[in-house]
Order: sequence, then structure tokens, then C-alpha cells
Amino acid sequence: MSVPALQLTGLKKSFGKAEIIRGIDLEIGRAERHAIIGPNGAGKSTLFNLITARFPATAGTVKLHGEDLAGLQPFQINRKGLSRSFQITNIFPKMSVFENVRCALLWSQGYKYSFWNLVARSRALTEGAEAILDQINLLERRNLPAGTLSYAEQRALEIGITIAGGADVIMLDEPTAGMSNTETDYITDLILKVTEGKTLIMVEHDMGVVFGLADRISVLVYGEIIATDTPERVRADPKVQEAYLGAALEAEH
Ligand SMILES: Nc1ncnc2c1ncn2[C@@H]1O[C@H](COP(=O)(O)OP(=O)(O)OP(=O)(O)O)[C@@H](O)[C@H]1O
Repeated sequence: MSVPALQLTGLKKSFGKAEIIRGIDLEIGRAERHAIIGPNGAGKSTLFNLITARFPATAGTVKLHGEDLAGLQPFQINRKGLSRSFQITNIFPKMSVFENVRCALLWSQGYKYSFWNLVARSRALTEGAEAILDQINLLERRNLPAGTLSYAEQRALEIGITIAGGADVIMLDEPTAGMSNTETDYITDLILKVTEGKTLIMVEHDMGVVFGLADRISVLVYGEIIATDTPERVRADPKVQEAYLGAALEAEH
């Protein structure tokens, strides 16, 4: 079997005496789209923070393409090809749309801000940023301050920033939170497009998005994965119905 894109083994996290992530084993294949679902407070964001080393794990390992990430800083993990977005919009609102993406490209390549002027004329950088803006349908908005974009466009920009470094493992934390149905459909299509051929790991509460996007789903309940399977099988799993999905699907109607 080929090496998984991401492999979690015995992963645990406690805050004080509270064990929030209680022993997670999970393999996510290359180019798989994987959704993590579960009730509020189940530990989904904490799990993201463990994978990306924002939080140190209490126990267990995280491997990216077979390489143990122990001891690496978040930016080092990013440069190994894992990039994430956050639940809250995380853009520079006063900078232009174009500069937001160009800045993300610079970061991913390891330049420092003091090199800004030096590389500003770099054609490759400009072309790279334009290609991303084209992918996220914001080329025509390139010169606007990012903070003046609509909410959905800001989330699209954030997705652009997340993919800018060319990472092949993309993690999105609730990419459609707070959106109307139309905006949600728009962002779902965008995610499908920009993650083509990449590994996607996504936390999402909208079951329409999850079932539309994911090849496999993991259900996290009280810090444990109670099921990992295809959408059809997860939907039909009585354990999942009882612990989460029954209520979550009802909430959709
Ligand atoms: N830094 C922290 N210190 C202490 N407790 C924390 C910390 N971060 C998260 N927790 C606790 O861990 C639990 C899981 O939180 P987490 O945000 O990971 O859940 P979640 O599944 O992402 O929830 P939601 O769907 O509401 O975003 C919660 O009880 C939360 O209070």
C-alpha cells in the first residue's frame, strides 16, 4: 500500500486534567477528500491544531507522507506541504487582494518581509499570484482592499492564501460557516476545483457540503473517532446516527 498523505497514531491531547483528544488512529490517502464531522466541542479544531503543531500532542504521532512531524514548528510543517485555513477569516484587510496572495506566496517560499521591494518585481511571483486569483475567481478584484470584499469572497481569498504555497495537503476549518445556500454552493465548487489532485482534510458542519465533497468521512465524538468510511456507509451507520448524524441531518431541514 502506498504511504498515506497523513497518518495519525495514538494521538492524544489533554488540557490540564481534561482529555480532549483521546487516542486517534487515522490514515488519509493521497488525493483523498476527507471530512471530519461531529458535535460542537468534540475536538475537531483541537485535532487540526495537533496535526499542524499549533498545540503539542500529549501522546502519539503525526506523519506527513510517512515523515514524523514531531518537534517541527507550524511554518516548517507548512513548507513540507501541509497548509491550513482557520475558522475565522484570516486575511490582511487593508492590503489589496493581490498583495494578500503574493504575501502568502512569499511566506511559503521562505522570504522575509525585508525582501519585499527586492522581489516585488519578480515576474514569477506576480504570475503565480495571478494564477491563484484566477482559480478563486478574484482576478478582477485584485486591486481592492481585501477587507472590502463580500464575506464569501473573503473566504475564497483565504482558500487562495491556503493553497498559495503549492501544498499538497490542504486543511480547511469550516470553510462555509456563516454562508447563505448560494454562497455555500459557490465555495463548495471552488474547493472542488482548487483541491483537484490534492489531499483535502476539512472540518465542516454543513452536511450538504460534507456529503458533496468528501470521499470519506470521520466522525469525532468526545475526542474519539467512532467511524471512518464512505459518506453512504457513514450515513447508514446506526452508531453515527445515534451519536450525531440524526440530529445534524434534521437540523438541515
Ligand atoms: N486551549 C484550550 N484550553 C482548554 N480547553 C480547550 C482549549 N481548546 C479547546 N478546548 C476544549 O476542548 C474541547 C474541544 O474543543 P474544539 O474547539 O476542538 O471542538 P470542536 O469540535 O472544534 O467544536 P466546534 O464544532 O464547536 O468548533 C472543548 O471542550 C474546548 O473547551
